Amino acid sequence: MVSFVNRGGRLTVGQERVWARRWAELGREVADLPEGPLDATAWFGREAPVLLEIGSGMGETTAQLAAAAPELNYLAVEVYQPGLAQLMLRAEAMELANLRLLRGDAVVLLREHIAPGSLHGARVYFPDPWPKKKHHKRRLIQPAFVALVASRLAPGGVLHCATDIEDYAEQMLAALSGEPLLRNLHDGWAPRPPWRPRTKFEARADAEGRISRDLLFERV
Ligand SMILES: C[S@@+](CC[C@H](N)C(=O)[O-])C[C@H]1O[C@@H](n2cnc3c(N)ncnc32)[C@H](O)[C@@H]1O
Repeated sequence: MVSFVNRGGRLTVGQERVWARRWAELGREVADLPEGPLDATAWFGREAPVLLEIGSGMGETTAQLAAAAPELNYLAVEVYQPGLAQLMLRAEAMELANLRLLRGDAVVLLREHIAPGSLHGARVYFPDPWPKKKHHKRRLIQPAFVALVASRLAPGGVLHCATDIEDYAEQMLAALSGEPLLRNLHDGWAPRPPWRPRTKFEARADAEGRISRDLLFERV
């Protein structure tokens, strides 16, 4: 069971051009990665703490957070090609040197290509809500996924999740609280970190009266 639908999605002319221009340098297909852990140091051309953002969507948040943390090697994994192309356009415009993109399933990436105990942090912002009850099992944040992410974090590494869907927030809190490798940095929800960019989706959720919840858990 995967947490996404393959939307396919046509690229705009600008997205097609940036794909041709930059993907070979900035991106990799998860399915084409050589067996074993990804060599981030070689790919980024420097040794630095690695942060993984899962499901970067159109890259609005990703580009801003990568720009705000030039000391990190920032990895984004996403299945949606137009989103990755849009993120490359942003990376180019902002001249980001610390961002690399992976196209494919984050579960496969984490399981097969991220070494245990190696990540400085992981972020999952506004994962697909799968609102129908019969689809809840497709939601990304489930105990097995949380256990996998936690195992890839270095001690002290932080998993940061956010959602504007109330029952998903509850599900996240239960899954993260139930993971023995993680410790909640707050009592329940975290206060909204001022450094997490407010996207137009979050602004719309606010306008429609949905509260966005942040969860910050540390690897023990
Ligand atoms: C609702 S969007 C949110 C995007 C972005 N984080 C934001 O806050 O605007 C969720 C994204 O997660 C991606 N996604 C879902 N499951 C995934 C998986 N297993 N691996 C990689 N990306 C995934 C989807 O393609 C989608 O673009």
